[in-house]
Amino acid sequence: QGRNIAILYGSQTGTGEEFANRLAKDAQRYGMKALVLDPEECNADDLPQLIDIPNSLVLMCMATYGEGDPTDNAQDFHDWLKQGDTMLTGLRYAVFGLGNKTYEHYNSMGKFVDKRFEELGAERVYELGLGDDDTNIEEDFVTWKEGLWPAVCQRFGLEASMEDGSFRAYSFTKYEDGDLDPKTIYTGEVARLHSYDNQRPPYDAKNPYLAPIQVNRELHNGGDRSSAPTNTGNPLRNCTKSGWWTPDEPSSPSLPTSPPANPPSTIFVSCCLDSRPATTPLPAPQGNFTLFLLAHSLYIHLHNKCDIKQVISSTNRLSVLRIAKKRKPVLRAIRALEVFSGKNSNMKYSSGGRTPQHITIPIITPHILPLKPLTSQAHPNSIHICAVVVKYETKAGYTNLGVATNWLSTKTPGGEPPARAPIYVRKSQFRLPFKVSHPVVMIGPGTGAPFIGFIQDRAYHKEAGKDVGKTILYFGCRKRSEDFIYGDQLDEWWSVLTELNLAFSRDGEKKVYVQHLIAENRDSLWKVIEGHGHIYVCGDARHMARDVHDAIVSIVEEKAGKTHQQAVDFVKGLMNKGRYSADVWS
Ligand SMILES: Cc1cc2nc3c(=O)[nH]c(=O)nc-3n(C[C@H](O)[C@H](O)[C@H](O)COP(=O)(O)O)c2cc1C
Repeated sequence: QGRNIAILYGSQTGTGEEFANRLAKDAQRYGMKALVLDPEECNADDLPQLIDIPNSLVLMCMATYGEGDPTDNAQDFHDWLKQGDTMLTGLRYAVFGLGNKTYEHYNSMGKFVDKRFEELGAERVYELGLGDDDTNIEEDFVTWKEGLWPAVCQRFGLEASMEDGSFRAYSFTKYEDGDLDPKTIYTGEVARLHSYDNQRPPYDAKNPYLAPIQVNRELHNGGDRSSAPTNTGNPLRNCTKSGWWTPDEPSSPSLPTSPPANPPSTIFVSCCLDSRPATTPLPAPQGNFTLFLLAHSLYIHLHNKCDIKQVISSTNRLSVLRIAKKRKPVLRAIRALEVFSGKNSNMKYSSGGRTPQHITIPIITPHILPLKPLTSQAHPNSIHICAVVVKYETKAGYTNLGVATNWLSTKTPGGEPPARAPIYVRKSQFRLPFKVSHPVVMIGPGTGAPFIGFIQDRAYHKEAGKDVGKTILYFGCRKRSEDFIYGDQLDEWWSVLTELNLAFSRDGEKKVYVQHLIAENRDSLWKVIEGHGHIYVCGDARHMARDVHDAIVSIVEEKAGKTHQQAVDFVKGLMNKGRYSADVWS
């Protein structure tokens, strides 16, 4: 196809994919043509053939998940690199890793791919970039690519062309309801026109299933995170959706971008004015969808002063202005977005009552990132989401509402048509041991996330007469009377729970957290570790997961008579064997 750069991405929630697309756009500026590829959809054995293309280059944006694992779409590519011995001699490459420093296996996938390509004889044209989602991954990426392109140009003897290929021009026309045939109008579908009315499997992030909502329940009982209407705190809710999935599907569902609740009465049509071929094989509806959403939100923002949650980075803001043909309306739109997102508290925005009819849309679209999916627990015939509804005041005095949790919180079961949530299911690495007889220790303060599903699974096997191993739960919250969620279901669980250890951090004089209980129960925990036990930790990565890890290392030190380093290595060994799993976030 006349392209010389292949850009592979390993991405779960879209950041890596977006970075790959941006690199493809950059390439045009240097007279090169890139193709963005999902490794799942290509054959890695073809990689060495790229060497035959003049000035060929492989760029990779690889995210890390779980315990240093690749993303689902890069799993096979990872295995191919790990096991394979296909030489990549002469192939030029550079890697940008996406990760988060609060995880123990920081950017493992990016590091692995970078190292492995070198081992297989490929030539690194630019140093490995490490993006840290805990601080500012956008800045990390921009800094990396600012160094990458000069290095690539130097290697290929190229100069930057004057053409700015990173942006596209679109026309943008507003229609009133009735002007266009409704059958031709996207109303928020991600990929296929009317896919929400006419549901067709297979379901995935771009074609989610609209699951009917059966229950929406407040789990907190008072406290400053109650959902009482007069309270501005964060209510905790549990939404159950049911009757939608076949039991043989894998177990971790996600909630993707939701369709707009009500079809808009104002319709925008965007047309690409550019004759250049697209750098990415995105189907047109995807673009329209983004444009539609953006246009719709801009319209609402500028006139109704609704809220938007996206933040525009300073680097992007500059490029937006640099290429904007109509500076004023664009500047106004950006200011509006910034003010509403609380990013720039000094700016005040007034639309002056005018309609921004001719905003050059594409200069803004790249900066509106897609919503990230929410994850939840799965149960054979229903999906449960347990979430704190996110709501807080920004420094500029605006109220920011978490998109997905606030959307969910308003969904009441029943109704005609019934309230539905768009979902899809993907495989999780965080799984119970294959043998139900093996003991498990679950440590999950806060929402206790997937453990409800784990306990239900153990109870199911017990009822079926199987020899279920010890099932131990460590749960922590603030106060028994307020946020001891699922406390009322204990009776149901006792049939399978061997031990329930509760840490209430604000009930007594002394703050008690799960790691304290773990330290107290060192004898019984060590027995579990010795007896093929599996440990699962779920929740806050920054503090809890580290403290729990340290508490377990101390137990190993004391009980097995090891030095600190030996105990750390022992716990690492458990992790490698899949006997210590963490599903943690920050
Ligand atoms: C559940 C979860 C697990 C993660 N595990 C790791 C990890 O082990 N190491 C790491 O460096 N980053 C980890 N991250 C951070 C992601 O790699 C990072 O947010 C990245 O930007 C996601 O890219 P994507 O949007 O392309 O999927 C994790 C993130 C989540 C949500």
